[in-house]
Amino acid sequence: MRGLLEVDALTRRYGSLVALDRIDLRIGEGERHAVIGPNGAGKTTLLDLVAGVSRPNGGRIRFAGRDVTRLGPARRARLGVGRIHQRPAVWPSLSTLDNIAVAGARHRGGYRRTLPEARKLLSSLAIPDVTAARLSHGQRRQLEIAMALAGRPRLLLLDEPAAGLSAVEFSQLSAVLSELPRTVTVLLVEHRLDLVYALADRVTVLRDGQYVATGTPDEIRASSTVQSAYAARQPEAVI
Ligand SMILES: Nc1ncnc2c1ncn2[C@@H]1O[C@H](COP(=O)(O)OP(=O)(O)OP(=O)(O)O)[C@@H](O)[C@H]1O
Repeated sequence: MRGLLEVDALTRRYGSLVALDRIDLRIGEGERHAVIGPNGAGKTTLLDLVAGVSRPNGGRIRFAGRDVTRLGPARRARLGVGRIHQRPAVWPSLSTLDNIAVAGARHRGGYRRTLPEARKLLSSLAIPDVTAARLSHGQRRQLEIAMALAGRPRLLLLDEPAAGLSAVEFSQLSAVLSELPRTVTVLLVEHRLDLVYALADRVTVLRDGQYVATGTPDEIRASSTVQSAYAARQPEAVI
């Protein structure tokens, strides 16, 4: 299968530690693909490599049919790779609306031009238009997603979006993510498996930098290989 994102034999080492060992991944246009695995599996390392903030020791990354392995993060962002970080990155002194408009303008040029779309994005969220410093952690998370969408990404990388959210914030986030248009392809790293299973079309499991399995949520839930990969490292995790 040719995909929007094609990762071949991707390897990242930190000294003698192999954080990611010859990983292959294919993600089709419009797909929601989750990467799960116990702590230290290499999930964030994979997102860093796809975003271009870290360089691989081996392997290749193709995005939209183009080899981007040697491109930096700004070039990849311009090609359509957007990212949500583990800690929401917003401008605290700007209003919610201006955060979205400025983020859009950075990618597409022209604050005024992006303002109508920023208003539309804001109205789709359950957050007020106030100085961003006054938003809760969960509201900032939603804001960061809107900021990424304002750049019209083709691929959205989500790094543990549910981390640290309250129950209410979690259900708001789930709603926002499930309503993302299929023009945006999603690569999600997440420990909350209820979110993963609700959202993902396919799931890839990593453990200690090694590929374990790829399948639908039902296949992954039923896989004894996946169960034992988790049990060895995170016995409390509910697969
Ligand atoms: N900058 C770094 N320097 C050295 N080792 C690193 C670095 N970044 C990650 N590692 C190591 O690489 C391995 C994979 O880390 P990574 O953060 O990708 O795992 P993860 O699956 O995202 O884990 P978690 O679920 O805990 O966030 C871990 O053993 C980690 O300690």
